[in-house]
Amino acid sequence: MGLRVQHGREVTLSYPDLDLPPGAQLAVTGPSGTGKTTLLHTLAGLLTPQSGEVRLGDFNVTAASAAGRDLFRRRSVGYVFQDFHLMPGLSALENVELGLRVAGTANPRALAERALARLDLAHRRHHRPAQLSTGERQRVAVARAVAHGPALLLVDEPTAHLDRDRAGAALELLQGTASELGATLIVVTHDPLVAGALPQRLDLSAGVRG
Ligand SMILES: Nc1ncnc2c1ncn2[C@@H]1O[C@H](COP(=O)(O)OP(=O)(O)OP(=O)(O)O)[C@@H](O)[C@H]1O
Repeated sequence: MGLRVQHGREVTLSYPDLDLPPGAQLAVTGPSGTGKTTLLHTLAGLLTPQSGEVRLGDFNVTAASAAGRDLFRRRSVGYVFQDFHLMPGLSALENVELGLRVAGTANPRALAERALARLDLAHRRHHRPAQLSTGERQRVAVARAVAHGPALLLVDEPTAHLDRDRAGAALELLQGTASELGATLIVVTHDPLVAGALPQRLDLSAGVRG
């Protein structure tokens, strides 16, 4: 609510108020530089707004301590980066497991196995990112983002590297996985296919500067 985020002295972004019920699916659209990624980072508690607040259920992300925000991110948020951010030296399984270990989640191996199986990657779990196709790497990134059962799934440009068929499949995967988890899904996208398929849209085209 009343969310304003500042990057240094030059850039201030003021977002429209947004109130989503649990399980909502929202596309965030707008030209390059309008503040889409900044919004995702703020929702994830990675950036602190100058004013306004982010809440997830009863939890006030903005008012929480740094440690509280850390815990919130590890427990409640799944983030799929545009370039996936997989560790090149680790297998698919180890990549998914690492996040769970860092978060102190019980049974990280079993949960990582289950997430990869859910995304049809069980047979590729011992491969490293460079041995996987782009679509498979993306599925590993999604598996890592959802393995701990987050309430909020944030995804940056999920179809940027995919052809049309694969883009459709990636979108179905994200929507299906979020529905299964009951998670709220927020997707930043330039892609009309993605924007048109999600039931809600926040269009930042009009600009949020100032
Ligand atoms: N760390 C930073 N320091 C200073 N300015 C920044 C920083 N990060 C982003 N900005 C500026 O904030 C504005 C919004 O950036 P943001 O990355 O959120 O836009 P975007 O809509 O996601 O863009 P794109 O579609 O190109 O990824 C841009 O003008 C950008 O230059």
